[in-house]
Amino acid sequence: MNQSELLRNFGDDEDIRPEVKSLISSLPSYTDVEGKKLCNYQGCWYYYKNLQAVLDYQKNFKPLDTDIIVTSYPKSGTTWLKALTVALLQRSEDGLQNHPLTSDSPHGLVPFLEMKLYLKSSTPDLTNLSSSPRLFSTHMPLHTLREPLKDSPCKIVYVCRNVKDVIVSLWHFRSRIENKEAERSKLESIVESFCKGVNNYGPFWDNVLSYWKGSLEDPDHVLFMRYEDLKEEPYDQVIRLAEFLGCPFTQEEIHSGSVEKILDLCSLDNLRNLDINKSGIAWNKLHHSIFFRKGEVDDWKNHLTTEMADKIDMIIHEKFQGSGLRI
Ligand SMILES: Nc1ncnc2c1ncn2[C@@H]1O[C@H](COP(=O)(O)OS(=O)(=O)O)[C@@H](OP(=O)(O)O)[C@H]1O
Repeated sequence: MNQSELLRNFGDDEDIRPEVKSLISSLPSYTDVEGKKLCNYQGCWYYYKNLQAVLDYQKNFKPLDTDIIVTSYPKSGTTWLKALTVALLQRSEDGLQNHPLTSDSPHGLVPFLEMKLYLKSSTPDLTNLSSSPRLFSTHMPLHTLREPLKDSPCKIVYVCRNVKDVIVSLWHFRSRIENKEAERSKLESIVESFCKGVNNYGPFWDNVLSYWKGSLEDPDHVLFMRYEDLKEEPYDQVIRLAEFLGCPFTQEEIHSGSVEKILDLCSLDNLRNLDINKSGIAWNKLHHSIFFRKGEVDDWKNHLTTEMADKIDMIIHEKFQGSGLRI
C-alpha cells in the first residue's frame, strides 16, 4: 500500500497512531464494497481502528484469574450469550428482581474489548466495571485473544451459528443501521465477501475453527456452544454453561425453576421488550433494539437463493472437513 492510499484510508481513522499505520502498511489490505479498508492481522481481517484496539488489548490487558470472556463471530448470538452469562452469574444475589439486565443492555454489561474498551483508550480503566467477576467480550479469533492471557485460567465461551443465518442477520443489521430496506444487492455482496473470506473478523471458518480446536484442546477453559443447540435444547445448554462457568445449579434451584426463570429473562421477546433495550442507545450510538430481530434458525431459507446456499455450503464443508465440527 502506498502512502497516499494509506492517507486516504485514515480519512475517518484520524486517531490511528503512527506505529499502527506503519504496521498496517506492511499487512495485506483490502477495500470492501462500502469503500472501507480492512487489513489482515494474525490471519483475521479488521477495520483499522479495531486493529489498533486489538493491538492495545494484546499489549496492555492484564487478566484476572476469574475473568470470563464471551466470544463469537458477529451475528452468531453474542447478545443472547452475554445475557445468559450475566443472568447465571448474578442469580444468587437477589433473585431476578431488579436484575442488572433490566437496567442495562447485555452489551453494556459485557463490554467488547476491541470494539469498546480498547477502542476508546489504549489503557482503559477496568477497575469500575459493573460485574464481578469481570465480563468481557470479543470477536477476535482465539489465538489473538489468548496472547495476553498466557497461562491465565480465565474462562472463554464461544457461540457459533450457521453461517447462512449469520449472513442474513448481518444483512438486516447493516440495513437497519443505514435505515434502509434490506436490498438484494447488499445481500449478494455480503455473500461474496463471506465466500472470499475477506470481511470484518473473517474468514468466518478460521474464527470458528480457532475456538473449536481450542475447546477440544482445553475444555476446562474454552467452551464451544451453538446457537442452534441453544434454541433446540435451551435448558440443557444453560445447565452446561453454568457448569463450565463454575456456578452449577443446585438441586434446590433446579426444583424451584431457576433455569426456566433465567431462560425467560434472556428470551428474545423479554429482552426486546425491556425499556432499556427498547429505547436505549449503545456505546457505539446504535439503538439497543437493533440487536434483536427474529432470532430464528434457518431464516436464511427465506432470503438466500439455492445457488448462494450451495456455494456457501460447499466452502464451509471443505473448510471444516476433518475438524470433527458439525455445523
Ligand atoms: N435473546 C435472544 N435469543 C435468541 N436470539 C437472539 C437473542 N438476542 C438477539 N438474538 C439474535 O441474535 C442475532 C444478533 O447476533 P449477535 O447478538 O451476535 O450480534 S452482535 O454480533 O452482537 O452484533 C440476531 O439474529 P437475527 O434475528 O437472525 O438477525 C438477533 O435477533
